[in-house]
Amino acid sequence: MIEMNKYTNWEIGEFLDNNLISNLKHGLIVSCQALEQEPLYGSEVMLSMAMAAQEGGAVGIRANTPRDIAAIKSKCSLPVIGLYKKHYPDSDVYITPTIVEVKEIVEAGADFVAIDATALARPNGELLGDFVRSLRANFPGTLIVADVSTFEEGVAAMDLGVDLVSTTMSGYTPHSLQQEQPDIALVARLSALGRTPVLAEGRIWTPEECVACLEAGAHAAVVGTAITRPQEITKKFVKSIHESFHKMEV
Ligand SMILES: CC(=O)N[C@H](C=O)[C@@H](O)[C@H](O)[C@H](O)COP(=O)(O)O
Repeated sequence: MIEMNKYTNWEIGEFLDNNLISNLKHGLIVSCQALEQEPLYGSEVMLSMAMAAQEGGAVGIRANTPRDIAAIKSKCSLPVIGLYKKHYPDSDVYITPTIVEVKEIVEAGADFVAIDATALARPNGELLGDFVRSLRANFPGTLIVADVSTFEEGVAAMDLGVDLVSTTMSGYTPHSLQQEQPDIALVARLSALGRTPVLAEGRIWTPEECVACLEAGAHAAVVGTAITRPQEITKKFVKSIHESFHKMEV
């Protein structure tokens, strides 16, 4: 039995002793998120999305806000990676920035908590290491997913003893690689360390890209927009039509 509050560097085999983590192996995690300004905003809709993902064979759900997480946990039996997007005036960190948001999503039933683990300055000048230590001390049963944007941030998060590292923020910090495709090179480099399991996340649009991420060593892949943001999916179709068909008409 692993002590989940142990602040240490586990080898990858030890991480996989944890069922919540090993059950995600080579699976698809569906991110079900809609912000207030989006057409699908609302916890009931997000619960429906999660149920659809479960029916389709997903191994986990990623969800934002205590309300959505609680709604999903009330009916969906998949483990939930919870986060809480909040903006503070003194920081660009917005994915579960402080322990205040952690508490709310843990109380809502999140199995994992996703936190920004980039090098960006945190609210109230808090250091990432202190935040992780406080999370471990206050919520010993909660697994930590570190959302990073670069290789160095991934290694730093591993050194802090987080449970999973996700490439979520690649392309969303000014100092990370900006590209339209998923950052498979980052997935490969972090996975090759053979340390903390890595989630491939961000701009995965096709099943082929998903498989490529797993082949690159990802423990699991997280897909959001391509499955749960129909306005963005629609835009892709419309753009394709415009670029090829309508151009020919001119
Ligand atoms: C950068 C950021 O804020 N990412 C958020 C993290 O929770 C979500 O908005 C993304 O939808 C999620 O990461 C999944 O990625 P994609 O939607 O590209 O498949």
